[in-house]
Amino acid sequence: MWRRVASLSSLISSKRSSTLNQAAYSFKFFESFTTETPTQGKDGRFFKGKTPFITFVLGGPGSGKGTQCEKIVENFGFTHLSAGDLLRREIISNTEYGAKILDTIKEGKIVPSEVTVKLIRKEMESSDNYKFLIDGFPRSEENRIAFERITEADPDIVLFFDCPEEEMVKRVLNRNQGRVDDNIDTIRKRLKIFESLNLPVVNYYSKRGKLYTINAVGTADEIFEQVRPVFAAHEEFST
Ligand SMILES: Nc1ncnc2c1ncn2[C@@H]1O[C@H](COP(=O)(O)OP(=O)(O)O)[C@@H](O)[C@H]1O
Ligand SMILES: O=c1ccn([C@@H]2O[C@H](COP(=O)(O)OP(=O)(O)O)[C@@H](O)[C@H]2O)c(=O)[nH]1
Ligand SMILES: [Mg+2]
Repeated sequence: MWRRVASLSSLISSKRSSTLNQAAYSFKFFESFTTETPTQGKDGRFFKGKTPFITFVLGGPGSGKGTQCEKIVENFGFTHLSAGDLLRREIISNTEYGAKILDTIKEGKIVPSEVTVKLIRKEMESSDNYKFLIDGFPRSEENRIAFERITEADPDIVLFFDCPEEEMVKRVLNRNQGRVDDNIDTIRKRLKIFESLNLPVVNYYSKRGKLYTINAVGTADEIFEQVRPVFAAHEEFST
């Protein structure tokens, strides 16, 4: 039986499992990324004269993050940066660290923060937009802290797609995109990591009043009707 994680409040606030050791999971390859340069964060230059508007999109595997991001892009003109897609692009580009990213994704573990943050930052820097959906990141407190340190930016909104495990499993196993991690073994590992490492991030933003929890059960259109008001409240986003 799959446990339901829809009622997450107790889990979110207290869960700190030994899997947290995974946060220390790291390898040297990220050193081959460009060395850190100071960024200007919210001062304007880094984001082409506009204060960036950053939305983190969180939720378990298969909760519908990517699907809803597409709708947010269509309706509110955001640029969608899927951390998973950026990492998969590194694998395809066959760089020396691509193989290590592939192993990490197959294991359902989390790629070292510096790697992911630098990929995200690079996309933000080269974008003409100032409205970003950062999908599937941060996946751990370590990710979150690295993002703050490297970009000097903070999210304005955090969306959390709250979905029962059995529904997430069903969706992932039917995803049919040829992903190496869409199998029952990896999904089980990913759900554990989700609970132990992702949920503390959700809890952090909940405490800071930035979290919008969306019930991720229903049709994609029904779910979007919960998402829409979050952005519609910001008049500047109407396209
Ligand atoms: N509300 C929904 N109901 C049923 N299936 C959905 C829904 N939203 C997304 N899906 C499907 O579930 C799978 C996972 O969705 P996806 O957007 O990739 O989730 P995530 O990015 O959170 O892993 C995809 O095959 C997608 O088409
Ligand atoms: O910030 C991130 C985002 C993704 N991943 C890795 O990429 C996989 C797939 O992530 P994605 O967001 O594409 O999966 P989804 O939740 O959409 O199924 C994760 O399990 C991790 O192994 C990661 O390490 N850091
Ligand atoms: Mg996704």
